[in-house]
Amino acid sequence: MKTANIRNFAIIAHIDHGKSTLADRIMEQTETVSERELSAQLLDSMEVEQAHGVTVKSRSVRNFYHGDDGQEYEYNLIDTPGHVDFSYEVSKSLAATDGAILLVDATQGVQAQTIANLRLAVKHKLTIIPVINKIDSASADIAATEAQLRALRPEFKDTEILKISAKTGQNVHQVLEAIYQRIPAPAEGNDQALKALVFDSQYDPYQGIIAEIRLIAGQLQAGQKLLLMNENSTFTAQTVGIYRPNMQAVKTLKTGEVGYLVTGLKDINAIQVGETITDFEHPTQEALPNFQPPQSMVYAGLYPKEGTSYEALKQAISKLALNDAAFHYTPEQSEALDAGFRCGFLGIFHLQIIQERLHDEYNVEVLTTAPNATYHVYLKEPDARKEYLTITNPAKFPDFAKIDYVTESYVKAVITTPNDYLGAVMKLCEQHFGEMVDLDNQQELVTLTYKLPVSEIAYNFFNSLKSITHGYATLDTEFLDFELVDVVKIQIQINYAPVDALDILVPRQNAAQIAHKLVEKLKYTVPRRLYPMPVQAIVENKAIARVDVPPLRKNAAVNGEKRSISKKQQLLRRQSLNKRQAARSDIKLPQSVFDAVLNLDSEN
Ligand SMILES: Nc1nc2c(ncn2[C@@H]2O[C@H](COP(=O)(O)OP(=O)(O)OP(=O)(O)O)[C@@H](O)[C@H]2O)c(=O)[nH]1
Repeated sequence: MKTANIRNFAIIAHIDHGKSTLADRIMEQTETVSERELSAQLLDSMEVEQAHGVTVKSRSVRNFYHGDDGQEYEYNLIDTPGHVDFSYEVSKSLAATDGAILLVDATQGVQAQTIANLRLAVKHKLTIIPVINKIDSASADIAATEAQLRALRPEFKDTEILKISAKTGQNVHQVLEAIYQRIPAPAEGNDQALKALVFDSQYDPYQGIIAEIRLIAGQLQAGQKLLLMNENSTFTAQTVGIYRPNMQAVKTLKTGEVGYLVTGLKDINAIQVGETITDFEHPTQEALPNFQPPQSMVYAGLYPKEGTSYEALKQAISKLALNDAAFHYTPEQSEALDAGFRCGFLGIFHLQIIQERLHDEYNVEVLTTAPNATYHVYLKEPDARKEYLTITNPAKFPDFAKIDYVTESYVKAVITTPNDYLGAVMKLCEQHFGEMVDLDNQQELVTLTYKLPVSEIAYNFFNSLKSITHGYATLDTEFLDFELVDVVKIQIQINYAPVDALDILVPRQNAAQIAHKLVEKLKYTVPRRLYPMPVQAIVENKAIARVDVPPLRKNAAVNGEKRSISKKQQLLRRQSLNKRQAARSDIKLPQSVFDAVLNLDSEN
């Protein structure tokens, strides 16, 4: 196919606005798949996923379209994977496209995610085709949706906005025509040195890393010796191919095309998303600008639960990290939980998704400690080599006597919400020490910009935001800077033994209140013993809250029991011996104990 006849595009939309239905219709009308195959194929891929325990889903689909102008076009429809909250995932795919179909449901109009995705597409300088969907529905309000779209982006002209039904197929032909008419073809470059962008990758136990690539220049064939420009390592291309939507090997991938490359590389860290691949013999001069992997916002410890080995967790985590460039990990050791990993996430929701994926895809059960933000700790007597310590694990927070001051990461949070919830959203941000930077009112939707400390949004902020706006708000965060904060560490001792995995860092002004709540919660979640166990919250060497976890059995030594004095003394001696032995905390802490820390915020 001539480069001039290739088009690479994505479909972006708010949830349920019809993205999958339109993708299906496009595949059907271009005869990539038959109607019958559409459903059969979905089932197939799920079976494969189950069998291999890896995500084997097509990221891009190549379709051939016969335009009304008499020419044949190659349409590479690139899936925008990932949950709506992971704009980074969408961003990766958009980097491989030249245009986007912005789909809006006529029964709902412009929604928060429509705006968020449009913003991303504009950022990537993509040509945008605005499309109003579900015009067949009785409750469709086409005129109002059109007005909203134009208010959102005055550049959209009346005639540009297409009105379709992805369900019935009405006017989908107009979309297919608009793709080659409006979206630019990739730049020519078949005679240039190979330059390919890796925009996603997956791991196959037999074939190693399979990279999803877009060729910016040059050509690529199986057997070619390749160079990873960032990693500065070489390998030989095993197979190259395209998704139709199943994997189909091809002889050559050409400039502008999108496809897959089987690398045979078994080291899961060998290729990062954003990598530039070139020919080893005839390399291109300059690598593509690297993707900035998003900064981890929150950190939490992941430890193997009973029945899961450390090795199994390590394997699973490293494979997941390959598939999710926003997920970072380093090994760590906890006194209470033994060997595990300190992991960095984009937010608490990302953490939940990782936990679920570990369970679903790798059959690994993990115990997750309460998440925390990143702190820079400046010491009174600083190390000559390091200006400050970077703390991502509260257990490593230095002794308060040594600390000069502490700074914490702040983010710019852009929240888009329907107008009705404006008051509630502002209140929520203020409760979390937010400082308003901007407020932009666009008809029924408002975009608010706040400066917020990461620790404040690390816990339940997003859930609270979703719940007060009935799921309609979106949250986009961007790292700003580190700012001075007054935080203290709450250490928890169970039966006089410190449990490092429960350490948390909190604002000094909230420390007493949080400490009390925490020990109260622990009272009911720490597994009971035969004797009462004190649970204490220690701040700067002082116990500021304490409860006793009630014993499993009645304390035989208390008054009222019909026992001789010597029997009671004997019991007391035994109990105190038990206590002393238990002080080297051998208590197996269940997830509910860590959740107690996690859920503290929800009752504020
Ligand atoms: N009436 C009508 N319903 C439609 C149309 N397009 C999609 N739908 C329905 O809308 C619902 C959501 O469609 P999907 O294609 O799954 O939407 P999506 O955007 O892919 O949703 P997510 O994958 O959850 O983000 C489904 O029940 C579709 O049948 C349309 O043109 N008309």
